Amino acid sequence: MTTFDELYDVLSEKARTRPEGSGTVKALDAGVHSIGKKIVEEAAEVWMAAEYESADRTAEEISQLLYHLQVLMLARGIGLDEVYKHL
Ligand SMILES: N=c1c2ncn([C@@H]3O[C@H](COP(=O)(O)OP(=O)(O)OP(=O)(O)O)[C@@H](O)[C@H]3O)c2ncn1[C@@H]1O[C@H](COP(=O)(O)O)[C@@H](O)[C@H]1O
Repeated sequence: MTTFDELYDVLSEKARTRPEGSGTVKALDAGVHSIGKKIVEEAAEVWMAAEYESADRTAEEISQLLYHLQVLMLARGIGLDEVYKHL
């Protein structure tokens, strides 16, 4: 199990060290436009899972959406605290 904060630390490290084969590095290199499209796609998958699939499948789709949101945060240089201050 990984928390939201822990995932952000993992992805920050990936962005910093740029290991070969990292999907995160590839997504960051593709840019904000591409990441944004992925977020919209994943959000739709969350919606469809919530309407037609199990709670477990929905939770899985939500985890993927959270991942892509964090990639966007990294692409824009947005830290966790900058999001949390609005919650
Ligand atoms: N949690 C995630 C995570 N969630 C989703 N994804 C990516 O988002 C995609 C979503 O899956 P889908 O099946 O919905 O997408 P798809 O359209 O079939 O896949 P694509 O063709 O778009 O790749 C996955 O294929 C992954 O590329 C994730 N990629 C990575 N992580 C975590 O991020 C860490 C760093 O990953 P790397 O940068 O790849 O090392 C990993 O250790 C994981 O813990």
